[in-house]
Amino acid sequence: MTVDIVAPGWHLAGSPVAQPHGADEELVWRFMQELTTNDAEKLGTWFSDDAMYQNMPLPPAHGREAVTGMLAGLFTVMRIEKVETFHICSRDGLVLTEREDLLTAIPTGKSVALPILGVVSVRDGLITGWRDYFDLRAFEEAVEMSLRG
Ligand SMILES: O[C@@H]1CCC[C@H]1O
Repeated sequence: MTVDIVAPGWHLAGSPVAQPHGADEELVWRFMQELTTNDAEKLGTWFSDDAMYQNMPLPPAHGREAVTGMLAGLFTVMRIEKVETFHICSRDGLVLTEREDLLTAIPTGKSVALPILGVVSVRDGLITGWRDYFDLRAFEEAVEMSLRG
């Protein structure tokens, strides 16, 4: 069965919030596309030295090295196949993304289009914080793999 991202009924396709506006949103929009490189070292360069990253159902990473390491760890068990950012908006450097990430678990080969609310803080062209909110149980049941060890 092929899994893909399908635009949800609540997608405001023609709305200004469906496209990035301003440098911070442009940066986050491009970063979300860059995720599909699954290249932790390359993605790590987008972060400030003092950055944090957390998939909210799991522990956080603090500092660019730890963020890069967390991404590298994720990419040993999953591939980010596609990212669709349906809505993006921001104020004062805090960017909200309403997305679906198409994720494949490497051990099982199972994929899921996971709805995610991503909160990204940007300062001087670098990401200082990235927090993704999603249903971990929905992910684990769909791909038949636990992220909790
Ligand atoms: O797509 C990324 C990796 C796992 C969930 C989200 O943060």
